[in-house]
Parts: sequence; C-alpha cells; structure tokens
Amino acid sequence: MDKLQIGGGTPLVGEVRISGAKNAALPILAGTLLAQDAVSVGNVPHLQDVTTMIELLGRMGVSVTIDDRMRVEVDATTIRECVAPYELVRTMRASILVLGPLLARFGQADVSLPGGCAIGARPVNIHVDGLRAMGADVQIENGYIRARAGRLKGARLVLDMVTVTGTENLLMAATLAQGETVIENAAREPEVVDLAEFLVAMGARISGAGTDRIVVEGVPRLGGASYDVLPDRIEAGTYLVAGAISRGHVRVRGARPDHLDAVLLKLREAGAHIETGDRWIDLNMCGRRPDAVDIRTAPYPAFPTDMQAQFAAINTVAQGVSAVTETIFENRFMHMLEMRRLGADIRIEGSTAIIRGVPKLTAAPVMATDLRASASLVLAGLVAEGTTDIHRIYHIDRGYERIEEKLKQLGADIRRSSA
Ligand SMILES: CC(=O)N[C@H]1[C@@H](OP(=O)(O)OP(=O)(O)OC[C@H]2O[C@@H](n3ccc(=O)[nH]c3=O)[C@H](O)[C@@H]2O)O[C@H](CO)[C@@H](O)[C@@H]1O
Ligand SMILES: C=C(OP(=O)(O)O)C(=O)O
Repeated sequence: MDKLQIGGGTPLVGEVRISGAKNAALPILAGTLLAQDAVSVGNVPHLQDVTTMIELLGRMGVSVTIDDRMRVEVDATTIRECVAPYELVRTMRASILVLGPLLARFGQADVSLPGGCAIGARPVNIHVDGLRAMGADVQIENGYIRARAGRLKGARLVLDMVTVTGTENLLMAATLAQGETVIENAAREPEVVDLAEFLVAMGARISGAGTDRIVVEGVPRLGGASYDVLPDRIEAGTYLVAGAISRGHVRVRGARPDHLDAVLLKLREAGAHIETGDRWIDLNMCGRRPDAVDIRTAPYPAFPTDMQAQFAAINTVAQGVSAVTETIFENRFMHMLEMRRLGADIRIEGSTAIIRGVPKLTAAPVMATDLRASASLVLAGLVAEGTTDIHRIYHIDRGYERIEEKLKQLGADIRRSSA
C-alpha cells in the first residue's frame, strides 16, 4: 500500500491548475445513462472515483471511451443490465447516483445499498422516498435497493434534509417523468447546478437549479450533448489552505472564485491577502502565521463540510483558539485524533472541536481515514517539523488528481512510496 512522505517547513509558492470537480463529474457521468444518443463529457478529473464510475457504467454494458485528455464519450444505448453491484458501490458511495437515471430511463435499477462510511451513517432514505413519491416500487432486499417503475410521474417532493446526491438523483429521475416535479428544500451546491446545465444541454426542462426550489418539466426523451465539468472548488480550496498554512503565496488557476465565497471569507479572516479574477484566485500570507478562525459547516452557500478538515489543519498552528463545528456528518473528526499525534492541541466536545493553535507541529506517522481527512493530514505535514508519513493514502486518490505532483510544483517536499 502506498504512503506519502512529507518534509515540513517550506512555504509553498507558485501556481497550480485546478482539475474538474469530482462531485460534478460523478453525477454527470451517471446522468449520461438518461440519453438516447452518445454524450461527450470534458474536463473530467483523472481520479479513482471517476475510474470506478466508468467501470460501473462498463459493467452495465454501456460503451465508454476516454481519450488522453480525459474526454469521456458515453453511449448508454448498449446497456445490458441495470445493476450497481456491491463490490463497486462499497468502494464509492456516489454509485447511488445511477439509481435515479436507471429507473427513469429503463424502468428498473438494482443498486447495492451504500451503507455507512468513515464520516457517518449516510442513509439514502430521501432518495428512495422521492422515487416512491414519483410512483416507483422500491424494495430493500439482500442489501440492494430494487426499484421498478413504468414511466415515473411528476410530484412535489419536499426534502426532509438538504441532500446533495439526493437532490441530484431526484432531479435526474424527474427529467423523463410524466408532468412536473418540484423539488423543495433542494441542495444549492454548484455541482447540482452543473448537473442541471448538463441535463438541459441534453434536452431537459429545468428551472431553479441553484435555489432551494427546482422545477422540472418531464420530457419523453433526452438526446446527446457535449459538456465540460466545472472546476473543483474543494481542490482549489485545499491548495489555498496549503498556501495559508505554510505562510506562502499560491495562485490557483482554472478555479471559480464565486463558488468559494465562504472559504475565501475565512481565509481572509485568517490573515491572507486574497485577490481574484476570471478563473483565478491568489492567496498571499506575506510570511505571517495564520490567525485562528471559527468554522461551522452547513449546506451551500455556507462553509462546506468538505473543507472542514483542511481548516482544522490551519487552526492547529494558528495564533489563538478556534471552534470548528461540524453540522452535516456525525463522525467527521477522525483527522483531529491523528493531528493530535502531530502535537496539535484539540479537545472535542460533541460536534465541536476546540483547537488551541500551537507554535509548531512535529512529524509522526499518521493514518488517513477518509478523503478530506487525508488532505488535512497532508496540509499538517507541510508544516510539521521533520518527515510525516501518511498511510492509507488511497483515500486521497479518490478525490485529488496528481496531488504530489501539484504540491511539488509549489515547492513542497513530498514523495509517494510503497509502505
Ligand atoms: C459525491 C458527492 O457529491 N458527495 C458530496 C455530497 O455527499 P452526499 O450527497 O452523500 O451528502 P448529503 O448532502 O446527502 O448529506 C447531507 C446530510 O443528509 C443526510 N441524509 C442524506 C440523504 C438521505 O437520504 N438521508 C439523510 O439523512 C446525510 O446523512 C448527511 O447528514 O454532499 C456532501 C455534503 O455537502 C459532501 O460532503 C460530499 O462530498
Ligand atoms: C465526502 C466526500 O465524498 P463522497 O461523498 O464521495 O464520500 C468528499 O468529496 O469529501
């Protein structure tokens, strides 16, 4: 199993290019199942999760080709079976995103229940209840969601909680339903908007994406489209934090500043000078130690849970005491326990971590437990004195394209080796 070794202490300086967003590419690739003609998707990040989604489509008999620039061509008309098997779903929860499209387009879907993961229980009851409200027969049997339907019927769906993939699944299902579907309390994340724009390019009739009320007028068929995935705001945020924590000067290119308002606000509060332009963000710490910043995660446009661990890393070495509160997932603090091994002063009280910044961290072997926890340990390793070994980094390959190459480009002392 690979590990990352990071020598701490170098301020990161330079430019880095941001890849396409994992959390937009995955629903869009699942959404290709809805089309009756070939679909072409560009700016797809080269990530393990994307490979898994493509493998999943391939297992169903869908024709997928990828060129050397990660443009993915999908022809779903060759599909043989509407099944997402356990062995793939257990490696990637986002496999659940094929449920809505399969049911809407082919009238059947057998999708393994994702189950919990390192950050929480993560049920999918809202996805299932929404599909039932649209007329589907959905049974849970032998660890599988077995869904059957004739043509789905439009419905008014009031989501019990704001759920990103739940909104996406129901949005995709609604595109081919008979009549109008209204999704109330919809997720407003940019990735939901990107998916909606992709579906519209295929002929869907959708309004309100990006607000908490999405209206879909079902159409009988969706056709082909050519679409580019939006840039990854969480990857961009992670490299900006790398600049901030290391007291460096980092420019991210290909990023959307307007998708990072809450994150940039907190980086400014931490003492960073930030400038933004068309598809770039520049962060300069001018050699300063960051100030501690309080964080409270919540659905977009508030502070994203997928950036919580990275800001916890900044706070471990910041000037002052901070409170980091996680409101989305009940178990997203595993990185805090590993950071303590690097000398961080962290006390956990329920869903809040109280972090007292220390002047320095010291290297230790640490274990990555999930994707963003891994990123936060890399960030902590960038400033810990000595060489930090991060084990189980397969988590990071799910969501960060060529992370060691990109960090090296910024001057980091980082290498991958077999543990
Ligand atoms: C592939 C993808 O896009 N993943 C993102 C997506 O995950 P994902 O879509 O799985 O997360 P959700 O938005 O669904 O989760 C929000 C909360 O709702 C709860 N819930 C959700 C669905 C449901 O049927 N019942 C229920 O109770 C979850 O347990 C969680 O507490 O949004 C999360 C929240 O921004 C991000 O951290 C993930 O990176
Ligand atoms: C939690 C994440 O991903 P997933 O929903 O795929 O587990 C993430 O991207 O931080």
